[in-house]
Amino acid sequence: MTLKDYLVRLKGRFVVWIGIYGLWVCALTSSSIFEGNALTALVKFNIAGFLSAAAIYIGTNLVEAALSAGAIVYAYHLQRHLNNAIRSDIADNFTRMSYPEYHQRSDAVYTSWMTNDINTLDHQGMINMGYLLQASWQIAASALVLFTYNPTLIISTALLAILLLTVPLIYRKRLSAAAAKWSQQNERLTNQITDVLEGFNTLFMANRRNLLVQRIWHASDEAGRANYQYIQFDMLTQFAINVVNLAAQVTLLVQAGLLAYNRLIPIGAVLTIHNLAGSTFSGLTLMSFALTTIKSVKPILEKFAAAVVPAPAKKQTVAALTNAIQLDHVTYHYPGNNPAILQDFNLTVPVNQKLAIVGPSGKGKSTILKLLSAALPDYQGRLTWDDQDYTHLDADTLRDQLTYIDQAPYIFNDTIRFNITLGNTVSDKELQKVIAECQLTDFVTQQPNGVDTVLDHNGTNISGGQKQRIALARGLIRHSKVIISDEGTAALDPKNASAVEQLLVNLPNTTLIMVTHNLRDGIKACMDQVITV
Ligand SMILES: Nc1ncnc2c1ncn2[C@@H]1O[C@H](COP(=O)(O)OP(=O)(O)OP(=O)(O)O)[C@@H](O)[C@H]1O
Repeated sequence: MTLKDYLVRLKGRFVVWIGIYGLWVCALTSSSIFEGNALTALVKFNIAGFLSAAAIYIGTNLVEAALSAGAIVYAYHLQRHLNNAIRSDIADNFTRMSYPEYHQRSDAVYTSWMTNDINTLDHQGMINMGYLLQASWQIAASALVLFTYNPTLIISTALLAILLLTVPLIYRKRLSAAAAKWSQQNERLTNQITDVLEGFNTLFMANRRNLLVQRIWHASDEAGRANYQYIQFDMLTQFAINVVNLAAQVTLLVQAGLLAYNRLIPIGAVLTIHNLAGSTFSGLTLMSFALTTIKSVKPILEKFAAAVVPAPAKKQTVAALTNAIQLDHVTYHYPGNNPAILQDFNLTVPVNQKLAIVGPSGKGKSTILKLLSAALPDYQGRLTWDDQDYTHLDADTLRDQLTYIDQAPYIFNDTIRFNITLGNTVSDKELQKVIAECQLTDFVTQQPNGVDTVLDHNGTNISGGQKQRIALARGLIRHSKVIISDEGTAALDPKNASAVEQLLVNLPNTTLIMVTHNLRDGIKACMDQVITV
């Protein structure tokens, strides 16, 4: 999508904005005409004509001031809708991305897109779009009035306008490249600040907090340099345009003076022409500058467009498991030049069986679980759900049939209720039952607002075990008949871990695939299969 596409999408509001600018410029031009008329009347000692022209001049000025403010207020209204449209398009694209596609970039990069880049689009795109509209109306209105005074004025205006619009072309490419670099450096800045701040606890414990200052200073300096380079080109362009603008205004003033001296136009018209030449060339300056700057934000929208992934093709819906899930001669390596994590790997998980996967760190246990959950699409071999090939199945409906309990659960900055239900409608009775099953009742009761207490970003105000119990509740509340647990009890004390694992292995009519580093004897006895990778 280009900026133009977005404005077409918001065409109703855009047309209103254009209209406000049109009325504003009409008021502005009228005030110039009546200012000139007042002077002409005064030169002729026509006091009644002078007073009435002066009164209209004051009235049009007031209307002009009101419309000028209205155009700016309306620009922010339009900007709000434009930002919503761009941000929701980016977010909508996330919903179509596969797991590896999303993780090609860091969260901080996406944050930078939706904050820094949108701010740049607002400042360089929307504000300049306003200038462009204002300039277009100003040029049209002034040209019309100049033509009525004397057609020769239009010829010199047109020649000077061409010169004014040509000058910034010299810098346009360099300005675009500088804007792209600035956007990249903003991504890096957000990435590096997020990275070092998220490592605060590690740096605190290791007494290395000075790294916070060093890293943030370097990232800030690099982004600042890119911004500085952009502004240099920007100001160079503005300076060149302003010089041509000044020369053009002086030329037209001299021409109007000569026309008045030869009695071809009234004396007051010199003042009006001077004003209109000012608006025309200021309009052209704005237009020239705005066109260059708007072009410079093109790389940002191109970057968003390049990240767009097409909607996946419609595939077969997945029903509840009745037979088995199988990995048949599966080989997998992560994208890039990474070595194979799984080589010719086979696994059968019959329905309602309990399976434990054990093995040393880094051997691929979590990778197996992600493959089973249809999160990693590019594998060799065959993965089946009741003999149906995963490649023919709709991954979203497959994930509806299973529950994935994460090794490092994420806690949203929202209520306990939201963190368990993830926005699905669940009755209070059912919620309390799951809370009790996951031994969270005491924790919830102690909170000031019970289940409606808001937790901090990523659960920084709760313990690792509490986070894990919330993640378990989040899984159990889905009542799915296939549970995949990736060390889902690792952060709990042995007593609580055993109780939760007992709960999982005793779930009726449920298939359980559990990765663990600590397979307790009591739990091992309940397992149908234990495989070591
Ligand atoms: N996104 C990724 N890109 C590249 N390599 C990855 C990625 N995720 C995991 N790996 C690598 O794949 C290997 C297997 O990782 P996996 O998380 O499956 O191991 P694991 O057996 O579950 O380990 P642990 O017991 O420590 O959780 C590791 O060597 C890891 O470095």
